[in-house]
Amino acid sequence: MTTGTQAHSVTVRVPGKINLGLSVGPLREDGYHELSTIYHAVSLYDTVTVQPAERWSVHVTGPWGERVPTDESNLALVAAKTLAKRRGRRAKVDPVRIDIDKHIPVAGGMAGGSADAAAALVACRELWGLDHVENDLLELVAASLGSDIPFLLHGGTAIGSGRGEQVTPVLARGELHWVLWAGEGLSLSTPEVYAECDRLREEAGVEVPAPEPSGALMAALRRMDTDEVADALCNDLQEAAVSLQPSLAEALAAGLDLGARGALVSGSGPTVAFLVGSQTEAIDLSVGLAANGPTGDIVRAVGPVPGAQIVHHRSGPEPTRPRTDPDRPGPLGPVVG
Ligand SMILES: C[C@](O)(CO)[C@H](O)COP(=O)(O)OP(=O)(O)OC[C@H]1O[C@@H](n2ccc(N)nc2=O)[C@H](O)[C@@H]1O
Ligand SMILES: Nc1ncnc2c1ncn2[C@@H]1O[C@H](COP(=O)(O)OP(=O)(O)OP(=O)(O)O)[C@@H](O)[C@H]1O
Repeated sequence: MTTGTQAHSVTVRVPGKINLGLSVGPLREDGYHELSTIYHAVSLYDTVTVQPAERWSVHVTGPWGERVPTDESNLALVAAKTLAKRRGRRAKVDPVRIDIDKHIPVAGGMAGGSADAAAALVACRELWGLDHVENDLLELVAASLGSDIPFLLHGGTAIGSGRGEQVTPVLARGELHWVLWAGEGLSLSTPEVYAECDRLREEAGVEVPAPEPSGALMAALRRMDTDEVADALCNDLQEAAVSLQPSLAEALAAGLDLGARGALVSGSGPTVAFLVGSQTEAIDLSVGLAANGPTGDIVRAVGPVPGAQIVHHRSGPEPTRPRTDPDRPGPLGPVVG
């Protein structure tokens, strides 16, 4: 902050993501897979609040709160401490208490932990007045902590390359409507799903080509034609996720039978994303799934939405960055609102 006054608390809202396309290349020597993905941030949000405290801590509430670790492994806490170390010598920072209101499914393939890490970075930069920490450095710190985290700073719809940490926004107009289904008691570990993908490929003896973004999906997004997007949805990890969690096949089929235009496993799963044509179709599908689908949490969402954004300062100074409409995808970096 430029005023020298420190905010007493900063609250950031951060969305979950789905991957509209996920092309997984060969395993690299560093243990990651080269990939090309089209990230899409959707309106299912966690809220992360930071405030100065005597010691570092994290507290989690909300529908998925009980599944989130509150020890040193919490990704929001790891992110805050990493930023504190990278702040530069002159800036003094205090420990923070982090409160997370958790609505993004845990271990669901929607990058919930990554979202909280991105939110903690944006919130702590503001709380500590680290104006000198530019977006580039914030992105570097984000990428060092997880492949999906840089995207959660951007939001919107964007191509991810490298191991997913290199993010380029995609110009897409209009909105897509989604119904998200998180099966009761289901979770998948991301490394295990990648390993299963490798195993299935080896078993099939297929040569793994370099990953590429889907031309059909990019064209469909430019036109924002729901049926075209539905036909172009693709996820190289889906077969592996279904292999580890066979009940996902039933969920995918149930949504399509009940009128979804398209369906895919989100990232490494097991959350399933159903694409529909309107809010009315989303309501119809949610009701149909609740009545006749497999048991799980059902949430309606739209995308694209912006990444981690400051939504509240308590007893803080005037915002230092321009206000923008929080419901529209914004430029890289936090927007004070
Ligand atoms: C499945 C996706 O959500 C799709 O966006 C991401 O690729 C996963 O991203 P993430 O959860 O941020 O993953 P990271 O925390 O960076 O990596 C966790 C583990 O996933 C595997 N991993 C991740 C990213 C990648 N490009 N190749 C991989 O093989 C590796 O085993 C890695 O050790
Ligand atoms: N703040 C957090 N929120 C959720 N999980 C966290 C958090 N911090 C650490 N974790 C741990 O990370 C693991 C993965 O959780 P997460 O919700 O990020 O999975 P995911 O959505 O499948 O990830 P991705 O889509 O990025 O592969 C959880 O099992 C949990 O133990």
